[in-house]
Amino acid sequence: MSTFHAGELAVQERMGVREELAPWAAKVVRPFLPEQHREFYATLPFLVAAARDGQARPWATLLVGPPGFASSPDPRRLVLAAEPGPDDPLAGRLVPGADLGLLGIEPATRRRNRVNGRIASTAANRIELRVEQTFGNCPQHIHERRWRWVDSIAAPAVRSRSFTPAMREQIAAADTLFLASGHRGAGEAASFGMDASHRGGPRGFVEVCDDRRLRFPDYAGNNHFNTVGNLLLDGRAGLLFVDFARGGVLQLTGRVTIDWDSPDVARHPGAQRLLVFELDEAVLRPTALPLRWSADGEASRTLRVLAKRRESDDVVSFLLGSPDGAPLPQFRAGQHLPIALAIPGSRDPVQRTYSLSSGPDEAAYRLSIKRHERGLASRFLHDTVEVGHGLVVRAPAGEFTVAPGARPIVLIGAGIGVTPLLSMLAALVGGDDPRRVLFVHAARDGRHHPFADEIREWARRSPRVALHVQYSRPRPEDRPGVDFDAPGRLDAARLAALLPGRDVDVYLCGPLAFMAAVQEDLERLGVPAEQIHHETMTSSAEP
Ligand SMILES: NC(=O)C1=CN([C@@H]2O[C@H](COP(=O)(O)OP(=O)(O)OC[C@H]3O[C@@H](n4cnc5c(N)ncnc54)[C@H](OP(=O)(O)O)[C@@H]3O)[C@@H](O)[C@H]2O)C=CC1
Repeated sequence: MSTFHAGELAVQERMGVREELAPWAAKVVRPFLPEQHREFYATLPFLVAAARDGQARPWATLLVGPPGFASSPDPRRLVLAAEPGPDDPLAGRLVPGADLGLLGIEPATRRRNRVNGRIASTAANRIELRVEQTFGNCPQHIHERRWRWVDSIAAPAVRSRSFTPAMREQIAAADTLFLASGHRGAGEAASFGMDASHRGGPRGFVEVCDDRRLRFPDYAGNNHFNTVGNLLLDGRAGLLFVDFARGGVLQLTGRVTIDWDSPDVARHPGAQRLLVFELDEAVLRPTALPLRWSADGEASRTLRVLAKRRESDDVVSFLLGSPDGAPLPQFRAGQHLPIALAIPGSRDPVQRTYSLSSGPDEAAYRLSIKRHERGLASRFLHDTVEVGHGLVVRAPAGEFTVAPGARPIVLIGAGIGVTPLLSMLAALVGGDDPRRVLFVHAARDGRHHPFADEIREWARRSPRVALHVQYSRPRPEDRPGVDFDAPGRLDAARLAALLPGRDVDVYLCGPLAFMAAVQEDLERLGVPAEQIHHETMTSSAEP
């Protein structure tokens, strides 16, 4: 059975990602909570919840509690010691059998996870969810914030059929919103039910059109299109705006129409469509939450481009350092750097996250960017950003890092997906880690083979490193045994011959279809699934 319902598949088809996504999604969308997600939920002080009221209208809300209030007694269940407050439109609606979509999000590290299912049972201040679908999300557009607990007295709720001035003000100031949507077709499928999702953009990315309508750009995410797929089949939606500084929430329910290609879409560079929301009812609950968040302004700083270097036909590297020469904060190999680009013609800074390709001990950060013909940010970086320019960055983040251990390490990258693995290689070899490393790089040909000399140099320097280069489409002038080791795509037979054993820790990065195929092959060869790690930041959709 497909991981996705008809609406999601239709949008994937429209965006041309359906085929690439299918094998990968079958691996990452799971009917249970993996161990690391169970631990993640237990650290959070709030979850975003999506459910329907008595008139089947979707609403999004926050369920809050001290960290640990969400716990997972086993991989199929998530238990929340929480319930919606009395003024919440979902009060009394989270009952056994109801669809519930949850989003766990940690703005400080930009990690997030989604879990959907049906409520199995409830008691006072207790909701038990039976898990049907879970998956991680990509970290683009999450604004960093840190939270703290406060004693809070909720001000009275305001209900309205149109936006009040206070509501307009809160919407206009938002850089984040949460969206509740859902679809339940005939029969039973894990893809049915409610979804809670996150949308972010520059402050003011949501435009109030009149006293009942607003709209906002929708950017590429993980290409699953759960939300847009739901909206295609059922336009009813709930929106949630959180007043992070004051702990207030504004909840809206209404209908969304999708503007795929009007000239308005083009006014938002990088946006794939606009979502236009028409209000049915709004509930403003000032100071409803016992949480306050502060924006982490510390994390934003300007770095200077120290050098710009061509790595291959379509990849350029930028070395970044602090303008005063002060050392940069350490990062862990495999992490990425969020940057904000002031691109002429874009009203607001364009946000991107790129893997750091330098080793963590190097004096400068290095970003290595592949140019995409239609890529707003990559074209700007290639064509306009030069030595001496400043780039606004935030702190490096990400969980795709080498775990400590004794097992041999296998790094497998395709194309520009090699960037985080290059950083890992530098850390492992430069840092005198005793583990053996197999480094496999799949590239198209010699003109699309960034870092060839650099990787060879690491392998030459350390007898613990073995290197294999695979060219899928070598040119006549590419020399077998010198430029590359084997022609064609990486396959199971090749992997079997290369692996130093089955008990290895593997780190994978590249196109989704590549990762799905390699993961499948590795599992078939006996590498335990929990020892295969991957990164799924899809820059291809929004380069
Ligand atoms: N931190 C992260 O998460 C990062 C992720 N990335 C991702 O890495 C990807 C790299 O893309 P790009 O450089 O354009 O890659 P390419 O399209 O150039 O492909 C690189 C190589 O992988 C091969 N390949 C592609 N699909 C398969 C498959 N299913 N099985 C076996 N081999 C395959 C290609 O073979 P062929 O020529 O036959 O197509 C080619 O040899 C991007 O999607 C990007 O999003 C990149 C950087 C960082």
